[in-house]
Amino acid sequence: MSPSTTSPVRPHVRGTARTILRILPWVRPALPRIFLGMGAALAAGLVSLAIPVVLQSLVDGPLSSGDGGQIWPAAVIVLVLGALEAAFIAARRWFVLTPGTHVEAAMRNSLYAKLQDLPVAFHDRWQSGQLLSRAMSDLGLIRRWLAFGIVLLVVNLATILVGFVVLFFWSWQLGLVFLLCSIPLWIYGYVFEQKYSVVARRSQDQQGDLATAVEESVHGIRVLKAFGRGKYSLEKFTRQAEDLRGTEIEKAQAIAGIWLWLLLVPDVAFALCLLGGVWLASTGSLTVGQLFAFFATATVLRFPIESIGFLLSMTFDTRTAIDRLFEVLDEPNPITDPEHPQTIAQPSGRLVFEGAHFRYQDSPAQFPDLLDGIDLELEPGETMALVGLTGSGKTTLTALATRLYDVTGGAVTLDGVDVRALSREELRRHIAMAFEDATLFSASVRDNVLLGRPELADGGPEADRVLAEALEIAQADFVAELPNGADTRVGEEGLSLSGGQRQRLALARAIAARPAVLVLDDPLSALDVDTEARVEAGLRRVLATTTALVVAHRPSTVMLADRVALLENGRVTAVGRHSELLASNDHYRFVISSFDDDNTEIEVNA
Ligand SMILES: Nc1ncnc2c1ncn2[C@@H]1O[C@H](COP(=O)(O)OP(=O)(O)OP(=O)(O)O)[C@@H](O)[C@H]1O
Repeated sequence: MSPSTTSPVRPHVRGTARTILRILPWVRPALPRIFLGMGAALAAGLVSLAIPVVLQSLVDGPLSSGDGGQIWPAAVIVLVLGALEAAFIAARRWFVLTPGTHVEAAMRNSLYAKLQDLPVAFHDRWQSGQLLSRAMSDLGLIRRWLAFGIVLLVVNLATILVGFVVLFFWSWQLGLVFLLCSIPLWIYGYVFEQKYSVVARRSQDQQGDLATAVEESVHGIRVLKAFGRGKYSLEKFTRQAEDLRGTEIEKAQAIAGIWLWLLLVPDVAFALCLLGGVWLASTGSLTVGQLFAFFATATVLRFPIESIGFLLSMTFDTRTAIDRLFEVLDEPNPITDPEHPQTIAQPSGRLVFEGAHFRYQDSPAQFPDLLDGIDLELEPGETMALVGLTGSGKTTLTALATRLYDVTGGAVTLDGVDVRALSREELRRHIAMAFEDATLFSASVRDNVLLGRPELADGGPEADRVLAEALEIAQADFVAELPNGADTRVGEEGLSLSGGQRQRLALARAIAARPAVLVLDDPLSALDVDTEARVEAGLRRVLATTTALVVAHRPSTVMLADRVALLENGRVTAVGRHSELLASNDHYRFVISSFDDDNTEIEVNA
């Protein structure tokens, strides 16, 4: 499912309680404190219900008999009860303060781990803002609900229940009036649940869309500015924000609706009970003290009754947040480790595509497979350039080697072992990739380059040696000029570096991983001709001992290779030396002629 507002809202297959129970594994460690918090809140509620009992005895006793001596003990009891109630409320707050944060942190870690584990195909489909809003605002909702929503909901419902029993105890006739008056409330509560859940879901999805819009515009700020599209982007954002505002208003109206009933019902009930109570007191079936206690109890119940609307809406928001979270957590991962992974102790780097097929999930049924039976063998230490027209599937083919995507037919093997038979961790140790779009993390140059060598994370002479060697081969000499050399933090995604600098660091990262197979997806595209020539000279040294599959968009990259494979209509239609293919293959000549301007020179040199 593409989780944007354009997608249909998922029907709520589970009830609210069953949905909420799904977070039990994370909540379990926090349950003792939550229950203690509930206990304290319940005790506070019961104490507040006990105060009218003392008041009744005060009114019917010393106040009507005029025995002033008994007033003080009763006043002290009320004072003690009041203090006790305050202490229980403080205890509730203290108990429930931390469990929500623990649960939120644990769930966020699980979500992050799941996002890391899910394949690239999942991330292709999901907007980043939708994932961001799940990781931040949805989890925040769950924390707040655990901190006081659930506690107050349970306790206030219990207080209301006990309160009704007490009301009946003081006067069953007035209690009955109160109960009958509340019936519309229960009906409205049911209608509210149906309506509110839909709007809450829409609102949370729209928040995700909005987060995506912010993320995209921040990410693409240069393009937007360069093309003067800031105004257009703002208008689009404003429209989305307006949609969200509309939904929030709908939500507020739904809450206002139930709030109206929650305020109206006690008022009407109070008025009817006052009339009935005065009449009952005048006929002598009720003492003034009992009438007083009845109203004191009803007043105690006002807050729990009024709070139910807010607590219910919060509960339904939380249910929606949990639904949204589990849409990610339930996502099956087709690219997993085998149950009993094989290992390759000393990989020689023989990479073979055996009748490999691949099609993207959203590819229309009438289209043939993008990769329609790829047969290609890379011998240990060989450098193979992959050449084809734009969109022919070169990047996709390279992604199959490290299982960023799995073949939909055939196999890819490393040293004769199907890559699916290895653990992903081992596979990605043996095969390293550098992409044209070089992503760097917000960390030091050193950490970025040594990303594939966790054993060197603690530093030391070996780490320094590997780092220096990789930077040297990738011609990343600019690192020495950075304010703190290799310890300089590169900005968010390395934006503070130029495209060519980022590419060289990404290349250094792949080299430092010391893999048996290097997969390079046009890793030199952002370099100027001089730097490219120097990087190529360095790469030749590495490539002499490493198997490499290099996607080439430039003749100079092709020149690095021992052999070239031509990708055409989903198949490798020719494999050979650059000069042989130039001489013998029309399509190869056509592809090469579509390369950059400098190809004529290279052709001549070749
Ligand atoms: N994540 C994806 N989901 C669906 N289709 C995709 C996805 N990635 C690529 N494609 C499609 O697959 C085809 C091959 O894309 P790919 O990037 O592998 O080609 P390429 O040969 O590397 O192109 P280029 O030379 O322009 O980099 C394209 O038609 C592209 O639209």
